[in-house]
Amino acid sequence: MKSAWVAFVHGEEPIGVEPVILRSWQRCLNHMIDYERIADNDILPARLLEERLHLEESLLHAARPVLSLLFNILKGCNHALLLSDRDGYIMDSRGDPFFLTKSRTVYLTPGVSWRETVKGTNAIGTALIEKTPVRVLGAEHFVQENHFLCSWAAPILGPDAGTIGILDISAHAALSQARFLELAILGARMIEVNLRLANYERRETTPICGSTPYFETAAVGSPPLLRPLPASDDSQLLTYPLWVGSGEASRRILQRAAKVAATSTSVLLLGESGTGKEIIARHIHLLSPRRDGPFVALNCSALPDSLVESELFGYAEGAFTGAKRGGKPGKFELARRGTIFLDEIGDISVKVQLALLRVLQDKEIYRIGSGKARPLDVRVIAATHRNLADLVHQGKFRLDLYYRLKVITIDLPPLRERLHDVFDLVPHFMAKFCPDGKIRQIAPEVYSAFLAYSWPGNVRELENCVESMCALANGPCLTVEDLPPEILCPTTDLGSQEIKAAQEVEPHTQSPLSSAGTPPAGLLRVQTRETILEALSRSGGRIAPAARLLGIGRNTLYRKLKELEIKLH
Ligand SMILES: Nc1ncnc2c1ncn2[C@@H]1O[C@H](COP(=O)(O)OP(=O)(O)OP(=O)(O)O)[C@@H](O)[C@H]1O
Repeated sequence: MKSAWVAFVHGEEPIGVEPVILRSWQRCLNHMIDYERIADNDILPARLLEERLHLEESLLHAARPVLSLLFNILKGCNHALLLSDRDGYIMDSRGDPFFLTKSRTVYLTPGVSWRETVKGTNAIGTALIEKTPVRVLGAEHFVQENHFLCSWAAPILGPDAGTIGILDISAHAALSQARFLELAILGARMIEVNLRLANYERRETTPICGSTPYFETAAVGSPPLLRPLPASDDSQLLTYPLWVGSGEASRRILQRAAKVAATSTSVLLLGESGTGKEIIARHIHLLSPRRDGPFVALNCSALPDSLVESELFGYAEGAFTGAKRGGKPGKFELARRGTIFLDEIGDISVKVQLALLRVLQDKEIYRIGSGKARPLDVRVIAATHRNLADLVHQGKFRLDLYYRLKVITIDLPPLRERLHDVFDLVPHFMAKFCPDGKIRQIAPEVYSAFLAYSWPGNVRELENCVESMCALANGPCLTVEDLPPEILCPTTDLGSQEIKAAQEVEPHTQSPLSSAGTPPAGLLRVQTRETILEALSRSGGRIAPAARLLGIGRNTLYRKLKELEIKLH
């Protein structure tokens, strides 16, 4: 990178530079920033800094517990944690004394602005301009005196989606840690959650009631963010919750759902129980041209086979003993001009599969016992938690129906693979289950436990968990004491594999303990040892629960115990 930087400042073509960095270097050239050192830092006089701190009190209030949490996690990593306001002025800084001293030489200190026009390419200033998380490593800094730094920064978004601050982790360039960016993003999200909770508290926002959705995910294509639902007279919008979640996986799901909605094709939703398949089905319906028609759902596994057929297709008068006079329309007819959602489609019998295939192929419905064809005017969305391809392989599901249903599939990953969404879902459910706003805060350790848990029941389990915590909480803050025992201290090994898998998919969910590729030294070693001992004491010396609390796999924990010479009694 150094050679690319040298080439660029000497007017030559740099090679191998990230586009985001190159754009920033170009801006620095345009602003005629001296690439060797900053002669004129923008330093606020004490009085003005005080005024700004006062102005940003709510941001600081929301950020402090998060900074403390991150500080504890990063202790010993020779780092600084910085919070800047929307103008790039550093408002708070904390970190390891050695690194803080070093960073003072380039004014990485409170009251100094790190906006790009003053300091050149740097994580805070560049994240402010690019409005996205940014990593700036060593010689990627435009100004040479900053080349000893590695920085990772994430914008903190306010309720109107504007950037209201930046959370930055800086460290010595020798220590390049890929997952610090993930940590900065998570920290920023936690601050946003705290700000939202503080908003509830102040009652500045619309009251929350029952199942009324308070948040919705932003329109497809806009950044990872939540905003209050606009007032709507659409009664369907008000009767069930919309998709909440702004992580990368959620963004992809919503994007795909939006594309699919514009077509009339069948859709197959795949995902474990509780991942939100029905919510997405409703979402597609509401975005589709059929939104004014009905949304009719049928859980195919909840009914005996004989009833599924009559539920789906209806029956004619006299079709069987006990049939109603005048017959009865089936779900397909009831869903006319709308959408039919067939949940647990993998559970229907081969006989019903054949009938369904005919309906989809011929686009006509025959009520049981009737020869009269009725035109099909329905969009079909099917869902299953089963592996349909396997069922086809075993001869339990028709291949032709499988192909007809899976024209477009949407995969809903389990919650443990999209833990970002926990930061959106928890406040959403708190608002739902504590509409009077009496419970307003969540201890950071609760989030740590949530992130370390495998959520076999997915969002449904998280929803139930928050509901029970809200019901049993003793004060205005949800704490680890309110956690159900299976989350605080899981007693079985169930899920440890899943956590491992989740960590592989989303490295940010790994505890820093698992990130150290080499045996930690000095302070980090002491800190790591203490953290592990604490986890073991909380788990009563049991390995699997301790590993889960730490967010690492059991094998990693065994390795750490050996490395750190911790003996189990
Ligand atoms: N992204 C989400 N945002 C808000 N609530 C959600 C989300 N995903 C799931 N839920 C909630 O979790 C519960 C389960 O969701 P849903 O019924 O859609 O899941 P499912 O995958 O269809 O489950 P199953 O396969 O067991 O029927 C519901 O109460 C729903 O409101």
